[in-house]
Amino acid sequence: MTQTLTLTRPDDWHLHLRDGDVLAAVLPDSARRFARAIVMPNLRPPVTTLAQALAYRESILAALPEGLKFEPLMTLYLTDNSSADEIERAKASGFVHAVKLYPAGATTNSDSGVSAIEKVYPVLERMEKIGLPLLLHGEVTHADVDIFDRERVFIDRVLAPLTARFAGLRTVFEHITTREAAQFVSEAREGVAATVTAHHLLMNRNAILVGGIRPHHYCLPVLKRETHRQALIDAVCSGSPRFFLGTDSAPHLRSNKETACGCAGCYTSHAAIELYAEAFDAAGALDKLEAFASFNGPDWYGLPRNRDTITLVRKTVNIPEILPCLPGDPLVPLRAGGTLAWSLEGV
Ligand SMILES: NC(=O)N[C@@H](CC(=O)O)C(=O)O
Ligand SMILES: [Zn+2]
Ligand SMILES: [Zn+2]
Repeated sequence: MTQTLTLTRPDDWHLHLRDGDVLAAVLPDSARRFARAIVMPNLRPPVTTLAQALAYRESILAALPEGLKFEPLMTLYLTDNSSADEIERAKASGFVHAVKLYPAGATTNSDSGVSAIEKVYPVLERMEKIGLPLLLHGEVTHADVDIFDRERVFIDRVLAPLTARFAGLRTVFEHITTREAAQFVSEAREGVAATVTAHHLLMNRNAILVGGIRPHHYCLPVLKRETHRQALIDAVCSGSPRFFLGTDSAPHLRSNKETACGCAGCYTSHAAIELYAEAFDAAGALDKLEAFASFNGPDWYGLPRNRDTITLVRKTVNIPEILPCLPGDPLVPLRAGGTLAWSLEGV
């Protein structure tokens, strides 16, 4: 049995860092594991301009403790009113690596998202031309579509037509959760990829509902049934370069999770690469982890692979019940009070 695993340092291609006190609380967890991350722009207010993205980048770098290195790769939040020229300026800055499309109302802080895809066609055309990737929260929001079907319906109604219409637009289907999504990406045209979270590789929807309701397992897209989890495992272990690591670690204060109407999002940055190792190990595919975590993402984004390494050791470690954040209002990490099968050397 493999006891230690040395990997090229990984990157996180889908991360929520928030701002203010939450940013300061969560950033070290990511920076200890990952060299870089694609930072999601769904702040309040959303990051819609180059100036906002640069200011946000500065605040992330300012929140980084001494001795830790980390490169935030910034994104812009697409709205019905986004300007193609602003997006071109953002790409030219070298600091903005993608544009994120949230269907309006689909998820946390998506109220300013896109209300109808046609509204952003001019911007998508420009992105296609200049080679700036589009990142998608892939769920429809129509009230008549069951929450467990929202990703699958998004493929038929939005993603398939979009990737056909903009045949050169580089597109990431973020945090995929279904067999249909894995299959779509595997068979899609060149330039279409997907991120997969650790929690969607490790849990199915029973984890939200069996034996009591578990708000810390509630995220969007919501966990699906076991056959879908298995399809995601098959996809990431297939060796296809189209699938790469994106934690979608999405911190919310405990008071906003443990309440009558709790926020969507799982906090996983405290143990991100360890959790992925567990998922790949359980599938007998530890040898596929490095490409998924450390090669496929930078290759797809056209960035250099990292040169340093991290080492994981097979050793049971405890996960704290809470991570301090605001006075009296901590974060509750995934698997709080439980254990991890792999630990990161030097942390
Ligand atoms: N994944 C989630 O459940 N929540 C994310 C938003 C998102 O990525 O959809 C968040 O910002 O909290
Ligand atoms: Zn999302
Ligand atoms: Zn997300």
